[in-house]
Amino acid sequence: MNKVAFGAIFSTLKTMARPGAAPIARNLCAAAKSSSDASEKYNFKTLKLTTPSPFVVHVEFNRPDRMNAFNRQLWTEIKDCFEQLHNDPDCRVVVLSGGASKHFTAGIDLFDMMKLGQELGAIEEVGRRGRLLEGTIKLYQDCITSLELCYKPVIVAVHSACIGAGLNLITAADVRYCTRDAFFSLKEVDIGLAADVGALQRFPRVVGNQSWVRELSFTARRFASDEAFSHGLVSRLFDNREELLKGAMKLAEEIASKSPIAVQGTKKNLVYSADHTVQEGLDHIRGINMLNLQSEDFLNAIMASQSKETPVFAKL
Ligand SMILES: CCC/C=C/C=C/C(=O)SCCNC(=O)CCNC(=O)[C@H](O)C(C)(C)COP(=O)(O)OP(=O)(O)OC[C@H]1O[C@@H](n2cnc3c(N)ncnc32)[C@H](O)[C@@H]1OP(=O)(O)O
Repeated sequence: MNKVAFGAIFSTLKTMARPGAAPIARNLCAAAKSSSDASEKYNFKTLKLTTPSPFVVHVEFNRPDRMNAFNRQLWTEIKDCFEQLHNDPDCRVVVLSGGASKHFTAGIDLFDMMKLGQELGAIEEVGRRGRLLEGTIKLYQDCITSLELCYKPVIVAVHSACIGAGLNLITAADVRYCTRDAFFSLKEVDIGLAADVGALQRFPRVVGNQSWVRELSFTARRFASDEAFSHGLVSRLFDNREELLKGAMKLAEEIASKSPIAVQGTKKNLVYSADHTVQEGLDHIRGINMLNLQSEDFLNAIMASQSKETPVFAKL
């Protein structure tokens, strides 16, 4: 951008500040005090949260003795966790990994499913049983959708098995990385179920190959990381878990260094545009940027790029 154009933008933005209000570019130095540690703020049982670097929250599944199988508590806590991170100004990006477990996840907890079967068995009337199931499925669907509704980008780091509910979950994330030893299965048909928590909707969109997705959905065939990579389910492969986490954290740190106004507006619009027409997506981003282009982040980012300094952005 030449100096004249830059000067014009700068003076326009300066005049947008209300009389008596703090200048619009007030916060270049003081804005972003380092973020507090998620481990002090969050207290989940089946999830462990930490802040490995400023504004990066690491969420780890924490049921290693059950291979991170999804019991009711894990489903509920995932939903609570992402709803809270959505509103947490100390979080700009999330890395979700399998923690200390041998596998990323073994899918739904089959023992927990048996408990649900017992609860159903205690209800005599079919309509009432249906209502219990409807509520349960809706809760589990909302759990997975919470990754998408969270404005903060979610990077999943998958190692070893990612089965059933796990595959549903990762298709609602923004970026998918995995280790070379990772393998996947849309396992639901093997337990007599049509997948109902998002994979049938999101998986085809993520990879853009109906034939491949249908083959996997009808057969539950296990597929390895290279096949996942070649079809675009994951965007990077790593030799081991250490490298995987390093790669995911590096990406997260880069995202966390950007304007949170810009990043969250981008995610909002990408999610919206995924199931709207191009024109509807353009209308949507116009609405977002009518506001966001008046944000101090816009000016801070331009000034920093001109002066080759690292921009600092206020919490959001
Ligand atoms: C309303 C519903 C909405 C949601 C639906 C979601 C559906 C799904 O998620 S479908 C998928 C369900 N999961 C499975 O079918 C997993 C089957 N398990 C496996 O494929 C393998 O166990 C796995 C690849 C995960 C791990 O293999 P590995 O060789 O490392 O271990 P194993 O010796 O097979 O298993 C060790 C013990 O763990 C038990 N186990 C495995 N999966 C589950 C599970 N999902 N829930 C509970 N327990 C599980 C397995 O039986 C072994 O137990 P034990 O014999 O007592 O040692």
